[in-house]
Amino acid sequence: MKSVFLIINPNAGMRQARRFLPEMISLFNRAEWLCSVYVTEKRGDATDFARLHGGETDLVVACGGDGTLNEVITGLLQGSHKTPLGYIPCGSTNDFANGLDLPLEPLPACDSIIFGQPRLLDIGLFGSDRYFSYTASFGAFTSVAWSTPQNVKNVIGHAAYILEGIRSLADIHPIHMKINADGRKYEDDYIFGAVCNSTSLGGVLKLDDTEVHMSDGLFEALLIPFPQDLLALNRIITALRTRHYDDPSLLFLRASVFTFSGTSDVKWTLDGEEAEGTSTVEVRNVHNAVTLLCR
Ligand SMILES: Nc1ncnc2c1ncn2[C@@H]1O[C@H](COP(=O)(O)OP(=O)(O)OP(=O)(O)O)[C@@H](O)[C@H]1O
Repeated sequence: MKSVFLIINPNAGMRQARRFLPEMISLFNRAEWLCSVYVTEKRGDATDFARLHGGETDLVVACGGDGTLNEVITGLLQGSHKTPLGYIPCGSTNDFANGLDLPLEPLPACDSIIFGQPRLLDIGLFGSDRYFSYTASFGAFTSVAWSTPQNVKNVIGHAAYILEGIRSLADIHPIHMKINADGRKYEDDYIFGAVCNSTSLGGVLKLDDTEVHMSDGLFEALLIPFPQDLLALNRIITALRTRHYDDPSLLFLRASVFTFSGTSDVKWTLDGEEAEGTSTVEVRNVHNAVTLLCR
């Protein structure tokens, strides 16, 4: 039998992983996979386990939300393990699974892994050792809503939503940044930025499937410059809402390596989880870093 490590976050989403665990194991067993189960207890456990043991099996399966998947991918890459990855989405938003059209229910997701084909995916390297599978973003909003974005994976839609609530430009503190995108240089005051590798950044705003390829070695980045007046702000909101990312009020870039230089107090989120920024942050596309088994 082939061996699979199931890394399970029992508290993700509606706790489906607990309810479906025996049936999930049974599906793998029937397909001649022997399961070892690792149950996480806290943040960081999935990364540690994948880093230390990800090379000792034929397949590693992450079972949880986007945060758990992010942790498993981080562990595999930190440990330089080439072991194929499977994903059983059990989170509350499951943006990654939506973006790849993976089944959203645990048992069909198992089938998709068992009968799936290897699919190479680009992964984002943030700084020297943090990874993200679909988005790294920052926002300069003073709003409380932005400072607790753990369950908000729709970063661009969320930015538009917050901007709509802004009545005065005094509510926004622009972040002065220099951006280098594969050698192209930009410098401005920005209020939001997101580097993405996904077609699904939530239900409201989506990048076209034709524009985003998850294994093309490139990321898409959307930057919102600081609006000089409320008219400019409205133009930005309209461009976001209508998905006209090439509108002159926005900056839309595509590159494999981005460098963001600014102040170190910029708060970033990676796949919805907080990450500390430094005065210069490099965001790099690690081409074909992960082999995902899926149908
Ligand atoms: N046993 C546990 N109890 C509580 N939190 C855990 C546990 N194991 C891991 N975590 C942490 O919980 C955080 C959230 O988990 P995860 O993202 O998988 O679920 P979610 O937030 O419900 O789903 P989604 O991210 O799709 O909305 C992650 O940062 C993860 O590291």
